[in-house]
Amino acid sequence: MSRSLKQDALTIVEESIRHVLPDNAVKEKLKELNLSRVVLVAIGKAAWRMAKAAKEVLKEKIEKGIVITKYGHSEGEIEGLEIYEAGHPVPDENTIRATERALEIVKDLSEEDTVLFLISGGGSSLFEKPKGSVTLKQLQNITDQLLKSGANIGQINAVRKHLSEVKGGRFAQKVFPARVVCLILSDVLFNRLDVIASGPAHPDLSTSEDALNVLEKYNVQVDENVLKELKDETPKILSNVESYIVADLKLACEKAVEVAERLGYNTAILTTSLECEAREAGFFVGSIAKELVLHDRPVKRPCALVLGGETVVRVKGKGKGGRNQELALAAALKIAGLDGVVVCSIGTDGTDGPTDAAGGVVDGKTVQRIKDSGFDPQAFLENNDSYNALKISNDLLITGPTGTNVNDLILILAK
Ligand SMILES: Nc1ncnc2c1ncn2[C@@H]1O[C@H](COP(=O)(O)OP(=O)(O)O)[C@@H](O)[C@H]1O
Ligand SMILES: O=C(O)[C@@H](CO)OP(=O)(O)O
Ligand SMILES: [Mg+2]
Repeated sequence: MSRSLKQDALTIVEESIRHVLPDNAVKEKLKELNLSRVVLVAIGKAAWRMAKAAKEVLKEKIEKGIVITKYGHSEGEIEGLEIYEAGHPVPDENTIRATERALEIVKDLSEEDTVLFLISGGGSSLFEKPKGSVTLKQLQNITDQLLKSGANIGQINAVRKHLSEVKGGRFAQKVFPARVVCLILSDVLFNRLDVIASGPAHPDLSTSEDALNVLEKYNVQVDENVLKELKDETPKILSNVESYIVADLKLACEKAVEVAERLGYNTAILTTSLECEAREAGFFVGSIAKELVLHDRPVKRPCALVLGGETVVRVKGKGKGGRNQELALAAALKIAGLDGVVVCSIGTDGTDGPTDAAGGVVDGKTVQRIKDSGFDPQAFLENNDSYNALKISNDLLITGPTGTNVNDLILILAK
């Protein structure tokens, strides 16, 4: 039986995500580094897998450690390590409790000690101690406003770094004179080390002025005490840190091409830095899909075009969704009525927005399936309700937490 485009899209996605699981890369790097007297701190959505891999290599060289990950992302006990789950994408009480514990664990270290810092996306929300007079409630409110504002992660984290005791390099300052070795799974475009998880162990390239400009540009309302705390500048020089990227979006896109070629597709990577409003990206991706079907270009069919990035959504509606689901729904509107084409958009961490979906896989009949159920697909898009639209058309992509997190992967398959 010939495989369907949708099946091929799922195969490409599955093998690409497996390829960027952090386990092997963490093990390889640790065998090279030969660390001892290690205190392990793992934060982010991939923290559990990265810590498990580190424990398998370092064994008793890890004297103590802590893992702080998103609810539902821990896969059980790891000998000698304390496991915490906390709130994401908005920090909660468990974030604060786990971070306090992490700061206790790394207290009073000497220059003989090494903090092995395993960092993955999600760390900004999962690892947090609000600065000075800033309360958790204030931080939750500011995070929620920023996430819905359409600001990109660099802008969001410029603010979060300046409201935190442990971000923007301040964690590395706290553990000095111990050495900090960071292994990082990048979920930020261009692998900006000061942005990933808000750069807890990296000199901050953003300034207080940048943070204040973000609040103004996106009309984020904050209290007087928060404005005051924002004015304290983050560290710009650190002497006790070395960082290594263990996997990123580029690696995932290159693997997607390799798998697609094995399946018999002509391929091209269109970008690994897609950064714009999700629906606009969807319309653009949809227009490329149309060009493939109507004019057999820019690549001869059967073809698989790969895009990587992180779009944004200015959430104005009352619906449910995520940037990948919104991109897929917008693309579906463009390719309605076409045969032989599929668009897939997935968050590689397995969760897209505050939903249980990882993204969506749409085709030329998606719009018709929504209309046949008596609904207007455009209205779902206007209400930021892509989850419910794709649920009706049976085009949701549900994977559960994947154990990795390297931004979003988009495929256009046509034959
Ligand atoms: N109803 C919605 N429709 C589309 N996107 C949404 C919706 N609600 C929230 N979002 C987007 O989801 C983002 C958070 O989703 P998440 O997948 O957790 O991001 P990340 O993977 O970067 O942590 C927010 O930045 C917000 O823009
Ligand atoms: O924690 C963070 O700051 C971001 C980027 O690393 O991750 P996520 O977008 O997954 O919350
Ligand atoms: Mg993100």
